[in-house]
Amino acid sequence: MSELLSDAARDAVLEPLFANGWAMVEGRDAISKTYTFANFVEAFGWMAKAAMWAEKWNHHPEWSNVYNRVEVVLTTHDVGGISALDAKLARKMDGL
Ligand SMILES: C[C@H](O)[C@H](O)[C@H]1CNC2=NC(N)=NC(=O)C2=N1
Repeated sequence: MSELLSDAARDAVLEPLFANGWAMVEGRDAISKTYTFANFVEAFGWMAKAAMWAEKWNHHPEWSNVYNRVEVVLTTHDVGGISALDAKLARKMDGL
């Protein structure tokens, strides 16, 4: 079971993500990022890879795809906010 990040842990974990294109979602305890790819196949291929990690970690993104763009929102529904799992999945997505 995940838990909300403490204030200190939160700053440490979120700062590098903010430096890498992630931002807070207005009005929610969630982070978001929009990825842009060369075309739909690249975008969907990336989603397929990310989906395997999401399933492996039982932690799933809110996301949508339009052609070559994927908009991702990460939050932990079970705890109503950002947990370490969101940061872990965000880092994985950035690395794929
Ligand atoms: C029952 C199941 O394990 C839970 O609903 C998992 C599934 N995937 C999840 N994904 C996300 N983003 N947050 C959760 O709290 C969550 N919980």
